[in-house]
Amino acid sequence: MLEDLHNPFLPLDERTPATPLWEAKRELAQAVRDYTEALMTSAATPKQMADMSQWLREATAQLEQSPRIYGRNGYTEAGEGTFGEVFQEVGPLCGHSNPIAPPLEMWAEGDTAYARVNMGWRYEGPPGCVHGGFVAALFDEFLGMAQFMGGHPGMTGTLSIKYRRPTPLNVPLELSAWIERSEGRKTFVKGKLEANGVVTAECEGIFIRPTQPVTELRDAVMKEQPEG
Ligand SMILES: CCCCCCCCCCCCCC(=O)SCCNC(=O)CCNC(=O)[C@H](O)C(C)(C)COP(=O)(O)OP(=O)(O)OC[C@H]1O[C@@H](n2cnc3c(N)ncnc32)[C@H](O)[C@@H]1OP(=O)(O)O
Repeated sequence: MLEDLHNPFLPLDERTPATPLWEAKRELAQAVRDYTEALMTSAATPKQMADMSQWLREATAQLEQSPRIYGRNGYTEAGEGTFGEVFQEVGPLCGHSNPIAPPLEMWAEGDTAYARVNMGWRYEGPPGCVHGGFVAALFDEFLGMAQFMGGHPGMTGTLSIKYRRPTPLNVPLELSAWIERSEGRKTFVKGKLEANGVVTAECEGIFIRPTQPVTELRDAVMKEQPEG
């Protein structure tokens, strides 16, 4: 059951894309990442920027005209991997095929989960430092993965973060997390974020196992939305 859901901690060299679609998407996503990172620091002329906007719009139109698959469930239904394999590709922080993901690289040793990431200029909050919202997002996704080690994963109920020091951009960041305890449907997970050996933030997450299967979440959420 858990394997079907997700194994986020496969060794890095075993984490090959599940299908050729993901292999191609990973490469394209990295190209988009590099492009947006270059855009953040570029002082090209307005004419160069206008030409690039035009060229990008044309590339976007090509993608829009291709066959489309929407969302995590859509990809699994289309045979593009298990729930876990698809999450590994599309996760907004860890997804190799998602250009907004830095991406976060995760692994586990014993009862502790580890991750490494480098946050570039796209994530700047205070000058030279990672935006606090992205620090929270890193913790949410990473602690969300660490709770899988307990075997009863759930949705984030509460995330409490202590921002101890500014987190620098453009340096390797190290995250670690472990399960403190479980109570009924709740899993309590703790984690920390370090830069150059200094703890910059600590987090405690309470994850609550929903009563319905996670694969039914999309339909349940859609039903809750008002008509119109
Ligand atoms: C199988 C599932 C796998 C999921 C995998 C996801 C994979 C992706 C991972 C991605 C990673 C990214 C992750 C994301 O981005 S997850 C996205 C962000 N999170 C959400 O959208 C969650 C939205 N909230 C909900 O869906 C419900 O409120 C949940 C499911 C959380 C609880 O609603 P439910 O109706 O089920 O709860 P209950 O009333 O029966 O209470 C049950 C127990 O829980 C306690 N409690 C309740 N609420 C909270 C709270 N907020 N903090 C602390 N504790 C809370 C409560 O006191 C009670 O305790 P006790 O009295 O028994 O001691």
